[in-house]
Amino acid sequence: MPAAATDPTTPAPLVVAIDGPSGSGKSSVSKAVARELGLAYLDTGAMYRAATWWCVEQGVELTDADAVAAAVRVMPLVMGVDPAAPGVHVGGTDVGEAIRSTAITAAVSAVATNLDVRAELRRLQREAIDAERTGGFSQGRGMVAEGRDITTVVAPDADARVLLTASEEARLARRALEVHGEAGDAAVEATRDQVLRRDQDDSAVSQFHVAADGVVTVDSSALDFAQTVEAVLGVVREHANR
Ligand SMILES: Nc1ncnc2c1ncn2[C@@H]1O[C@H](COP(=O)(O)OP(=O)(O)OP(=O)(O)O)[C@@H](O)[C@H]1O
Ligand SMILES: Nc1ccn([C@H]2C[C@H](O)[C@@H](COP(=O)(O)O)O2)c(=O)n1
Repeated sequence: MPAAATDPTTPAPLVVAIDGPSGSGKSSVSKAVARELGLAYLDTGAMYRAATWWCVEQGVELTDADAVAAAVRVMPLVMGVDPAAPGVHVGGTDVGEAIRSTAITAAVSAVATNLDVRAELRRLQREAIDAERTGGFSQGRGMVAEGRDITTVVAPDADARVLLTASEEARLARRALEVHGEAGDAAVEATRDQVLRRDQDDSAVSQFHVAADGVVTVDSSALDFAQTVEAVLGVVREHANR
């Protein structure tokens, strides 16, 4: 029997992996890239944030590694993957705003450095990527997934892999502007824990400051948002012929 014919006009699914430190622009740039390419979008940081929210909600002590891992294994998490409106729901509750609170931001590294939690979320992340290779929101066009270990651990086989970086100064100023509406000295100082301390804690389990082999670094320190999106699209075009 002849092999089933594949439609030559249908492009193969495209998976784009983007990692980087806090405030480098991963979420905003990844969403724009996904929209431009008609792909689904997965914010894996939001999954770690949702896990933290869930544990707090369940009264689980975050220092109890086994209890945290057990709670995360039964977390009823639903991740939206539409880059125009990527919602996050846990047990039917919309937690999109709650997971960005200062309290969750300050606590999330304790959950993200739990290796059993990482194994469970990695499984869910690979499932989400695979679903977009064959159907899902993108109807098989593929996905942009972003976080700290997507290029190296979750999807080292992605078609294009980018490490999005920016200087500490640029990252602190961006976060200060976002959270406090200005980037003066006091606002920058107030964001230091959210950006630099968190990166230091998260570095214990993931390498996101230096590009692994085959991963292309895009340094956005001197680029505006539109230029950064264009630079990432350039990497995708070059590495995945899109
Ligand atoms: N190239 C850029 N130039 C200026 N501002 C930018 C640029 N890229 C992103 N931003 C802004 O910087 C802020 C942080 O971006 P974003 O939330 O996407 O970073 P992130 O890497 O996902 O951070 P985190 O990991 O902490 O969630 C946002 O306000 C975003 O609009
Ligand atoms: N693949 C990932 C994604 C995120 N994390 C950790 C690191 C952060 O502290 C936290 C929240 O991420 P953010 O929303 O700030 O991007 O989750 C990780 O360890 N691995």
